[in-house]
Amino acid sequence: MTNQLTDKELDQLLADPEHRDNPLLPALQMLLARDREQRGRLERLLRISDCSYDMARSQTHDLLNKYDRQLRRLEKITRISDRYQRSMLELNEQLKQAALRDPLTGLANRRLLMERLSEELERYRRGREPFSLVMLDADNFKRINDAFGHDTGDRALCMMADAISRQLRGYDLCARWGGEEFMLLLPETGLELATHIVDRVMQAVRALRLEKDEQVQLSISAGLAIYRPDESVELTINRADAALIQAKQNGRNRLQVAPT
Ligand SMILES: Nc1nc2c(ncn2[C@@H]2O[C@H](COP(=O)(O)OP(=O)(O)OP(=O)(O)O)[C@@H](O)[C@H]2O)c(=O)[nH]1
Repeated sequence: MTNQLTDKELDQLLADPEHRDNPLLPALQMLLARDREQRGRLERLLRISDCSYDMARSQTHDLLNKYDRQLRRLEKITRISDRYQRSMLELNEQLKQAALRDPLTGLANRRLLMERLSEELERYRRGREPFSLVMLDADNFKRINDAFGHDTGDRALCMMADAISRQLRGYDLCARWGGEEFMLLLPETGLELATHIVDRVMQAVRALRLEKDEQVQLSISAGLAIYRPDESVELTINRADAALIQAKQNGRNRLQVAPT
């Protein structure tokens, strides 16, 4: 049993005629009234504090929602900007590739070859390892175009580019020098090895078949020059070119080595 009295019980107790003459009655009534007033005040305070707590809570909730929305917006912007940056990088890379590649065959173009040549020259100056340049030119290519059309001629050039590249080592470079001319840069390669590689290349071109049922024999002529100490690369290129002209004059489908 609880020994706490309810308000109603207290009132009944104080109103009981039995206690009417009790000298403490007025003081108790006064205490009770004061207690009730205090409790009323306390309850009002609690209601106010509950109310401001609710307000603060809903404000915090609103702020969190706003913060979430901003965060999501920011994430979206970051994603878009990342995508944009990635596509710019890809575009840049494609442009760089396009600037250094021949669009028909995908081989290096002259510009890339000249860049690699000057790197090779630097390497030569440090290590004195010989390198070789080979000028290649498709034989009687005009006949292919005349007989089968320019598109077939283009296809033949791509097939040759592919066949030549397959015979090279990873660090060699095959570039399209011009129309039906290619240039090979063979780093750290002297005469014997270069001759061997060019033979392989020529054989691979001879093995190509333009159309399944046609007996079109593709071939190339080659001029090989080994870099001479301290000559300009332009001179090495000219020597390879002169050797190529010699190979053509000697009947085509052959390799001519430039005097060292
Ligand atoms: N299809 C095609 N033909 C090309 C391309 N570039 C050059 N040619 C052709 O290659 C032929 C080169 O002819 P020429 O310089 O007379 O040489 P060739 O007929 O190969 O004879 P030789 O070099 O003396 O063996 C020309 O008909 C050009 O039109 C090309 O990108 N595509």
